[in-house]
Amino acid sequence: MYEKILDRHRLRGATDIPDRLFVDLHLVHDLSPQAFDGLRREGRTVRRPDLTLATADHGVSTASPAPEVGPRSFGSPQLDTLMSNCSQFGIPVYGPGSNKQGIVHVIAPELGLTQPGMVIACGDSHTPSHGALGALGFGIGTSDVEHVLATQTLVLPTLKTMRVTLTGSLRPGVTAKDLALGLVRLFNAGDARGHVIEFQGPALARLSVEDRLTLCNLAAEMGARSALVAPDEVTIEHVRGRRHAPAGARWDAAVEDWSRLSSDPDAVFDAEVVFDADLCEPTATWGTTPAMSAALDAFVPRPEETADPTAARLALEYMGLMGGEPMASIQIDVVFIGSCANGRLEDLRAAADVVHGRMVAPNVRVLVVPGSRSVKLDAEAEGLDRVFTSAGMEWREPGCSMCLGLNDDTLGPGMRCAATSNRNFEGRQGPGARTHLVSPAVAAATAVTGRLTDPATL
Ligand SMILES: CC(C)[C@H](C(=O)O)[C@@H](O)C(=O)O
Ligand code: SF4
Repeated sequence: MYEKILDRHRLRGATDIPDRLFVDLHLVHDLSPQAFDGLRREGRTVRRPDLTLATADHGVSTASPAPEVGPRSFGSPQLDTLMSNCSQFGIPVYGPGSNKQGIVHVIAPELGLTQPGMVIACGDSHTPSHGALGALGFGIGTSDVEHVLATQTLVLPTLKTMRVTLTGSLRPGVTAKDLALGLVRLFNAGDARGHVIEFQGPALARLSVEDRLTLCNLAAEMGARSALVAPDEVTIEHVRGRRHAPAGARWDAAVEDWSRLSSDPDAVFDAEVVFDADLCEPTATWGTTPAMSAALDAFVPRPEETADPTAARLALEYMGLMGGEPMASIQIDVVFIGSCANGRLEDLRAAADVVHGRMVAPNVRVLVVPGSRSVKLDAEAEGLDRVFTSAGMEWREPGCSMCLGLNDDTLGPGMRCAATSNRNFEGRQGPGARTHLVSPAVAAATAVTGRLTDPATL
């Protein structure tokens, strides 16, 4: 499938550089100002503004709606720069207050912009997310962002292919996040580096597109360069009728075309991995990389039991934990439900199911942050906001929020957070802050008890 998509996008005549690809969709967020500075310096324009889309996500405030300060200011230099760059270069942008604004990897699938067979580029490491819909997404650096803006092409290094066959099925109460964290742990040694993973198998077939988005999002943490899921009925039903999805005769032609994208039965991959979904359990991270995780009914590992005792010792020290303590005894201060890993409607429903009729534990602060304005409005139409607020949770405006402390939502030193995001590096949520990655259901159960909790034990 990877090779088929490459073949469709490789520039003919570009014999000097074999993998120079046409980019169908270039997504831009509010942290790419240098790329625009570069264009200005070189006196260049944006080659295909019609295939480029910007949104405000990392730096937006989630405290209150659209803090538009003056006719041209949002009260944040970062957002003001994004808006003025987009207006100077003629790029469509969903800024604060737009009803289509949201996290870049949430809005593109939601608007039907992400479609099977596409090459998508974005200056963001979680761009493999779009593989959930059969699109080849590449996270690129700032100089590549400038290059894509100027040429609508991307020069790709040679990558290897890996098939990850997901056998069995997730047991009730086990989520795509737990599966993804299990795979991140498996790939800790770096086997997925330089690879494009294609997920296949019966357990994969049963996942919704939202679950596949979580899985492909975490492919970045598995070390993979990108991820793919071949389009099937689930994909087609997800794309059908969306704002930018093809319509009428073009729809039928597109579906027919997408059916040719799957890897051939005799396709040969550079690496093959089989992973049994039956073995996955509700999971949380205990350390400072997404690979340092354990089942909630297990114990925080002792450093000497791990593959890298030095790294584990440092991680436990930072996290303020002792090897041997039960995972389910870890007390938390804050719960963050959101991000491009788990900030979609399905995720909020999963959290609301757990929290319904229950109250947040005393002294625990809970932020529920929809991944996009559209997720927010849909959730409100279902009454999910009231489920959260009556339990004592904060219902916020859409954005990256506490996934990454680049806006007002940060944690203080030593504060411990159960987060549905994808990274738990030192200081990510604020200097000295401690992050435990979990699924939305576990996050909600944790909010209720004040310690890491498997919802099945409530
Ligand atoms: C700020 C951005 C470039 C970064 C990324 O590349 O992923 C961020 O989204 C993250 O999740 O760490
Ligand atoms: S939600 Fe988190 S992981 Fe996703 S783009 Fe924003 S900062 Fe990055």
